[in-house]
Amino acid sequence: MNKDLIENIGDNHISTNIETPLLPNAFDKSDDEKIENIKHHFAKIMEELGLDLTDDSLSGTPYRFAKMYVKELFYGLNPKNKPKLSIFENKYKYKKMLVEQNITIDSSCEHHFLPITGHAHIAYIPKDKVIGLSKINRLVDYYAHRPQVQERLSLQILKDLQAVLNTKDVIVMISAKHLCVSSRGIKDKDSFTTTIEYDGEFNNELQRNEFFGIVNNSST
Ligand SMILES: Nc1nc2c(ncn2[C@@H]2O[C@H](COP(=O)(O)OP(=O)(O)OP(=O)(O)O)[C@@H](O)[C@H]2O)c(=O)[nH]1
Ligand SMILES: [Zn+2]
Repeated sequence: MNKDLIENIGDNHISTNIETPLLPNAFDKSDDEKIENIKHHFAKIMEELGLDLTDDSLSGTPYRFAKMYVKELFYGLNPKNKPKLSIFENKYKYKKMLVEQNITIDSSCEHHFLPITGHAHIAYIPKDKVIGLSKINRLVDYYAHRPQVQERLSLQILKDLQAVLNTKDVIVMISAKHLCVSSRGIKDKDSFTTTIEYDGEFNNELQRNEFFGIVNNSST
């Protein structure tokens, strides 16, 4: 464990903040400016590793890397990219659980910047509002495309859905493999991580078990 982590725990710097830690000026620069700066820094990293950037296969890598970070892997850092969530009136008075399952998780671990891949399963019990199904997948994709820890990813999704759906009755389960565990360090190829966050009706074990039953038994 690194020294900063031990010191943070020792100093009781534990808060309930689920926001991704961002600098106040995080979005002062345009995407193009960020790409230009990251390209420059990544070229330096490659050179430090001893790579010859005049090679025709390597010369475009700093730009490719920078564009991938800003526009693809970490597009979810910038609130301007947050998906618009279509919310509809629950005219049909559907009051039972709705489950959106096998949602692809493509994320990156904030400690090593290596992939986290797996699936999310999400359910809610509607009150007066329902959400367009694809918007659940889009919200997951947005929060996943940040440097993340799985616990915070689960909570960010949960809190947003609770807010837009005006209900506490939401459950978010994520099972994912962390390449920082499987491909470096301990190199455990088989283990994966499951997080479960919920509130409202899902505090009831019967309700949770109904959700787990659907997630474990259904396919399309
Ligand atoms: N809680 C949590 N930890 C994570 C997540 N992703 C990666 N980690 C862990 O973050 C920890 C970082 O610990 P350090 O000791 O600073 O890093 P390290 O020396 O690279 O640790 P090893 O992976 O054990 O080699 C590691 O134990 C990772 O497995 C996550 O989503 N949640
Ligand atoms: Zn990691």
